[in-house]
Amino acid sequence: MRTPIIAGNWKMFKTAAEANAFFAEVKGKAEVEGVESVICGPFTTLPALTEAAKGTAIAIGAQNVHFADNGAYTGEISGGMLQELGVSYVIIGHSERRAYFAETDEIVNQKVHAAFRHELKPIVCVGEQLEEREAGKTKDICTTQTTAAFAGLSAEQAAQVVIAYEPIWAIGTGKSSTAADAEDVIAAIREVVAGLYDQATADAVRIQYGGSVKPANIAEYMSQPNIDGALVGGASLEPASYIALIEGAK
Ligand SMILES: O=C(CO)COP(=O)(O)O
Repeated sequence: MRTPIIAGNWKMFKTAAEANAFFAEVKGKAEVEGVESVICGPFTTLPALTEAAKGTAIAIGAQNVHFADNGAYTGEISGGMLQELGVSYVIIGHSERRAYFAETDEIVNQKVHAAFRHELKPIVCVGEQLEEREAGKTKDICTTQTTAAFAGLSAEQAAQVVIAYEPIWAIGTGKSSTAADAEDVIAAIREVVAGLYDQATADAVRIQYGGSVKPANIAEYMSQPNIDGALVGGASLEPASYIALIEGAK
């Protein structure tokens, strides 16, 4: 059975002091048997978060990683730097990074490999824009992005990848995909993984839905057979809301 995974993506919110205050409030509460709880903070919060998370069941993730292990890449952060802090997960290929920082499918794939070199579990984001959805291209887009992201991974590595299906039109808009629509696309993404590897690998991969998930709708998504959790932006920023999301994923 796949363990449900709820990951908060804080995006560019919270200082280290704010992250500490948040963690103190969720500690012991956002830790529910049978649900994996992950907080993905900005880079500057990660030393505080990884320290605070020691001895808890909450895992810490980054929101990006460079594809190279080191080099003349001013302003970038490598996998080894994250590994040293005790970071467990890293979000790769978020639509905001694809849109504003020109991340291509090929770069996403290189970053996935960088994550594995440093024992970081990738949360790979895929998803279509509104025009693509309206043109009936949702599954094609997700197939292309998923296939590219997994290039060169062994089946053993592939099974550890978390995929986040985030329709771009549903991010931060309050317009969420219906649970049935999200299930349909996520089932198709699982088929893609089965085609690339085998059914056992596809059955092991966890696939989240993301896009305007909140405590009020989390249970509906989680009731779908192929939806294994959520990648949550806005609703992960308040301790009470984050705790409610983890509890709602049971
Ligand atoms: O982009 C997202 C998570 O990565 C979703 O953001 P919201 O939950 O704010 O819509």
